[in-house]
Amino acid sequence: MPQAHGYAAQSPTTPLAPFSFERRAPGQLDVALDVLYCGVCHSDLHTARNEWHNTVYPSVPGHEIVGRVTAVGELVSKFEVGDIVGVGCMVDSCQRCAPCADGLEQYCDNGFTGTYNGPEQGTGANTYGGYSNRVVVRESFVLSISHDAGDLAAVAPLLCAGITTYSPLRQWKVGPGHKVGIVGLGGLGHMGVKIAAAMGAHVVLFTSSAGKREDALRLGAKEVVVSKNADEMAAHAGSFDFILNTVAAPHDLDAFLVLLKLDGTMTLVGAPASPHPSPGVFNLIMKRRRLAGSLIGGIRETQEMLDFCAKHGIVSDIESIRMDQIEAAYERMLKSDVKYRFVIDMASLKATA
Ligand SMILES: NC(=O)c1ccc[n+]([C@@H]2O[C@H](COP(=O)([O-])OP(=O)(O)OC[C@H]3O[C@@H](n4cnc5c(N)ncnc54)[C@H](O)[C@@H]3O)[C@@H](O)[C@H]2O)c1
Ligand SMILES: [Zn+2]
Repeated sequence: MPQAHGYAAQSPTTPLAPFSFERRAPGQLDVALDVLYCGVCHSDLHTARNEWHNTVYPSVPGHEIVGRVTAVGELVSKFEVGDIVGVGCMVDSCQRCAPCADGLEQYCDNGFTGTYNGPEQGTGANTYGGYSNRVVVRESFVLSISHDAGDLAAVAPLLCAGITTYSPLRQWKVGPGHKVGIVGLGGLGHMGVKIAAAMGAHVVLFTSSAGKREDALRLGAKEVVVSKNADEMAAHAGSFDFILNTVAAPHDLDAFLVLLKLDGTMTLVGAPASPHPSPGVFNLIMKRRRLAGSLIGGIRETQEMLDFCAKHGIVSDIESIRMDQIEAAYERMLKSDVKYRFVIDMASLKATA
């Protein structure tokens, strides 16, 4: 079995450290790639530290992967050696259930296989993600990255932060004439601002830190609201068609629900370790408001998002790090000190592992 090298957490409290493991040899339908860049998602941190109480150790996070194909199985038709490709949060699903048939593999009735933390369909085995030098992935879960996609390190975060914001914006048909709120200006939030603006919406960014105002306007927001400022919030009461909430911590949802107009929806994509306080029922029933959730996006829609971003010149605003800087990056992420996505340059792994 071919050896791979990466960084793993061995327990919720041990820092990520060099780890060698085996990857399967590519099967007939598999694509093997060298990881060039891997974005750092807050979900990586939740998982490495077992904040969702489901982590299998050792844990090799990483699901925003851009890589170069090094081998393909004999039945692979879409990719060839040398291609630049992407891998997001999923590496397999049952391909038989109704959601899979609809291209909604993220909602697979039998549970998709995560790029990390498995469980692998059939075997139940753990999977190891993109904080490593190479991955082997079923062809149907590999995305094409076009030549005009832009800086490849900055493309990597599209594979999770991009699709997780694009999918709900599409599902709720955001476009010209819509007033759209994005809550939180982190990795997901900054992609949400860029994508919603490119879709033609009037974008309002909600942030708890006033210092992000200029950045939000530069990224495409038309207005910025400091969510701690009651007067600023009240000025927007009952006015939003749609709000996308990316916040990674429990908070008062009512403060945002009351900003929705009749039939407006707030969709949660942030996945905090503990629940939000339950929202007030009257804030929902008085204007037939909806509170919803959304999980990443299917493979077909992920390809659509990559093509949309290439067409609109959208990539992530990134800060490049070495693999051995990951713990410092996590600590800065917890302090909301990220502009706006850390991306690991995997060339740095050779030097440390
Ligand atoms: N639904 C999905 O499919 C999906 C996909 C990817 C990530 N996520 C989740 O989305 C969340 C955001 O991920 P990210 O990578 O953008 O994280 P991030 O750390 O880059 O951004 C998190 C945002 O939350 C804000 N925030 C954190 N604590 C806060 C608090 N107490 N009050 C107000 N704001 C606060 C930060 O300022 C920042 O804007 C995480 O919980 C992550 O696990 C969900
Ligand atoms: Zn993610």
